[in-house]
Amino acid sequence: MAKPVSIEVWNPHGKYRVVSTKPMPGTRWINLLIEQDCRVEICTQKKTILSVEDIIALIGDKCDGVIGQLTEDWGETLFSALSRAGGKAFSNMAVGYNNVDVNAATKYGVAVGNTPGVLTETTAELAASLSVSAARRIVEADEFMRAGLYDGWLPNLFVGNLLKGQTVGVIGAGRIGSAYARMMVEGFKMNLIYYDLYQATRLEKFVTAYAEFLKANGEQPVTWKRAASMEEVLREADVISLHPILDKTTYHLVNKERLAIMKKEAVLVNCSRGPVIDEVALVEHLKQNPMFRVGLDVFEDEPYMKPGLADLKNAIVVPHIASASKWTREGMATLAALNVLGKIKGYPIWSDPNQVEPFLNKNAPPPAASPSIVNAKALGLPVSRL
Ligand SMILES: NC(=O)c1ccc[n+]([C@@H]2O[C@H](COP(=O)([O-])OP(=O)(O)OC[C@H]3O[C@@H](n4cnc5c(N)ncnc54)[C@H](O)[C@@H]3O)[C@@H](O)[C@H]2O)c1
Ligand SMILES: O=C(O)[C@H](O)CO
Repeated sequence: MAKPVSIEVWNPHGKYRVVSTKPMPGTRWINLLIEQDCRVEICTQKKTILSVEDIIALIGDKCDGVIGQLTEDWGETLFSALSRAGGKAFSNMAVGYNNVDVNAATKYGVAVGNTPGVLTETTAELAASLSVSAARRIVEADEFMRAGLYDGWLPNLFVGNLLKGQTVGVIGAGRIGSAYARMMVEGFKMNLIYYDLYQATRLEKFVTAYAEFLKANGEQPVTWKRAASMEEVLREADVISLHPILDKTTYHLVNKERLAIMKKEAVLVNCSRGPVIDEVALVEHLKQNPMFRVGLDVFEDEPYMKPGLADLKNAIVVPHIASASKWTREGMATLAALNVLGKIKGYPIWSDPNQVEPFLNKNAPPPAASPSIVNAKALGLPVSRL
């Protein structure tokens, strides 16, 4: 399309023009921008994924900042267009920013925001849900029931895997991976093995303390181990959940060779980014190993699935909804708006992007800072002392 036809405008006489490429949940983010003299334009075009051309049309001749989505290709073309329009800030409404060329943004002096912290537990909860659903075959059983096939209890009906006492493997034990690990260890009394480039000290301390608690109560204590390689996790774990960022080092991290070393009845969950798994190899592996199960929130060619995946009973597939709780999505919108606002107003950068609660308190004005700007250092932006 030449120009998006459908735009909702708030506070038309505002001094700063901020564009959101999508309607976002809640109204707090809009109000916070309006209170600071922003004219807010929201693209309401009925098109799920906007093209680069669509977004150039939205940016127009004068635009101070844009709130965008992970489905959009924020590279050289868009950052040069934003810079020409006088724009200083862009924020993804997401923690992941593999759709953004941060170097290009930095070259044009544009700050790039993301939304960490507010989605950690929500995303970990979905990974835990997929783990349990796959291990206990919940979706298969639901389909069976609705199809009217249930004609009485049977000893062999939908037998799955018990989680208690098994080993959960986490690849990428950052914010979300660690939250997921805690849920599985504490909730299901699973042992933990994890692989990350960095030591997850707080997670290790948590599992150690929980093991002591169990022991003191006369129960079998859980164990933990930091693996020296990803292969060690794949070989030893019964349930494996992927939580790394997507970059060159994690593209096709799970491939044909690595699938082959996993247990035949393992559960694999992906709530990170689709290309972390070689999905063609996964489809083949699922066909060859009917007791191997997956729970997928993300896909290599999103929104599409690789041929054959949708037909497999040992795959649970959901449409990238891991962060989809009301509180989280409203919080993500707020953080994205405040990232953009902070740069427009010349505020400093919040010192700890993992501690974003002060920005989410609806009963108090947010701190005068941008919650999370990933190229703050490269742009030489000052850090808040608040
Ligand atoms: N499905 C969803 O809706 C959804 C929601 C939120 C986040 N995500 C994805 O999850 C990712 C992680 O989010 P987070 O907040 O936990 O980020 P984070 O930065 O706290 O954690 C990522 C971890 O991955 C580790 N890592 C990086 N490269 C690695 C490698 N090669 N091998 C092993 N570990 C590696 C990092 O050291 C870090 O600990 C995001 O970047 C995003 O892509 C998806
Ligand atoms: O990276 C993210 O934040 C997700 O994929 C959407 O919540």
